[in-house]
Formats: sequence, C-alpha cells, structure tokens
Amino acid sequence: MSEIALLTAKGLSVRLAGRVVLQDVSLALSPGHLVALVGPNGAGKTTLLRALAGLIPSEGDIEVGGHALASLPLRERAKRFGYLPQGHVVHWPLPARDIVALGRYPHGATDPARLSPRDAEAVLRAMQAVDVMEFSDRRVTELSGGERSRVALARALAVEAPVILADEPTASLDPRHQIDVMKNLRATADKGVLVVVVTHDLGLAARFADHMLVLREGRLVSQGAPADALSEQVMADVFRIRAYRAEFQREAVIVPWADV
Ligand SMILES: Nc1ncnc2c1ncn2[C@@H]1O[C@H](COP(=O)(O)OP(=O)(O)OP(=O)(O)O)[C@@H](O)[C@H]1O
Repeated sequence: MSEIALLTAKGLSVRLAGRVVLQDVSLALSPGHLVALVGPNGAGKTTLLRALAGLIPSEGDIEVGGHALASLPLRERAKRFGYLPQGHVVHWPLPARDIVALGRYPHGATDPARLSPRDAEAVLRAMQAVDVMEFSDRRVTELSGGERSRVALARALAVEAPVILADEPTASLDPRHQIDVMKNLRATADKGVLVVVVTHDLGLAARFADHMLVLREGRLVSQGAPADALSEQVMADVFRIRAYRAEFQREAVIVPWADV
C-alpha cells in the first residue's frame, strides 16, 4: 500500500491485565482497500481493532485522516469509524431499523423515529447492502443469530464512516450471506472506504481482501497481498497448517487442508 494513508499506527502496544497482548505494531492503511486481519486465537486481532478505534488505551501513535486519534473529541472519532464488535448481540427488543439507525447517532440522529432524509437514506442504503430490509419492522430479539449479526453490520455501515472496522462479520452467517457480506465490504472499499475485517476464514480473506495483516502473539509478522502475506511459510509458522492453493475464475482459492 503506497498511497496516502488514512489510518496509521506507530509502535502500538497494548497491555491488558498487566500482560502485553499487542507489541510494537506499526501499519499504514489507505482508503479504498479491504484489509483482512488474520491470526490464531488470542493473537491480538480484536485488541488491535479496538485500539485502532481508540476504544482501549494503548501506547504509541494512531492517526486517522491526518489527525492524532487522541486529539479528536469522542463524537468526531465515532464519525470516523464504523465499528462492528465481535459476536455483537443486541438485547433490546427494538425493530431492526431502529438498531441500524443507531449508526447515525454520531451524526446527531438521537431519535430513530425522527430521522432526517439524509439519515434515513443512509439507514436504507446500509440495510439494503446486507439484505436486511425484510426484517425492518421485526424486533431484533426475535431474529436468528445470523440475521441479527447482519443487522449489526448494517448499523456499522450506516455510520458511512471513512473507516469500517468489522470483527468477524461473517462468523455466524450461512455461505451465501458470508459471500454477500464480503462482496458488499469489497464494494464499500471500492467506493473509497478503508475496510478492515477480522476473520478466521482464510479462503474468504484471500478471495476478497487486497491486503492482509497477519498477527501472531501480539506482533505483526506478515503483511501484503494475500498470496504473499499467507505464504506457505507463514501458514506453517503462524497457523500450523498447510493449505490447498488454486485459482478459480481468476480469483485466489486457499483452503486450509492439513496440520504440519
Ligand atoms: N480484558 C482482557 N483482560 C486481559 N486479557 C485479555 C482481555 N481481553 C483479551 N485478553 C487477552 O489478550 C490476548 C488477545 O486477545 P484478542 O481477543 O485480541 O485475540 P484475538 O486474536 O481477537 O482472538 P480470537 O481469534 O480468539 O477472537 C489473548 O491472550 C486474550 O486472552
């Protein structure tokens, strides 16, 4: 990634409960990219995403759009990041549309029942993008886990922020919706948004992402185009697996196959 960076971190470290879980991570991510953040369980992916959004204290420097993150008021930060937390569960029995409308809160839309035309359009775009229009009036507590997670992603998209940080957005989705969500995030990136997706699905990551960050034990050990970042050596050293590699319809296919 050689263009002008939108989100940078320099020497980022995070300590949780007295233990260093992220160490000296430096990166520069540009708009218009779909970045897959991968690594084994406990590698620090969620921690990195949360630190980049300024949701947890960290050491080092983070800049978004040329501003030091620490210097931005909370509402300004919230406008810059659409953040989808891991395993996001909504407990309020609100209609799906109102949950998605929460994504407009940083823009001043405090009442989902009285959205401005601009906010209402953003909510509609986000709901259409992840195929949840049919649930619009249904209470989210009455939706399936996968349906609920698509509503949660729509909320993050509705922010219409320059940066989307999505923690395992495809985790509980059926295959068609996994592909739909990744296609949509790809299309969002192609419109100029920086999209960072945490995923354990290396196949989806290799197919849809154009840049990959590989974390291992809190350190960034590999990054670049998916085929390079997920080299056989990285697969073996970081994930302890071998992968089947191929190309189908001119797209990269990576299927985790056997342990090493
Ligand atoms: N609140 C916390 N207090 C102490 N340690 C934590 C806390 N949250 C996470 N950790 C530890 O930090 C490390 C990184 O956790 P993190 O959730 O970032 O990993 P991850 O790569 O997202 O993992 P997974 O793939 O399992 O979701 C882990 O060792 C975890 O046990």
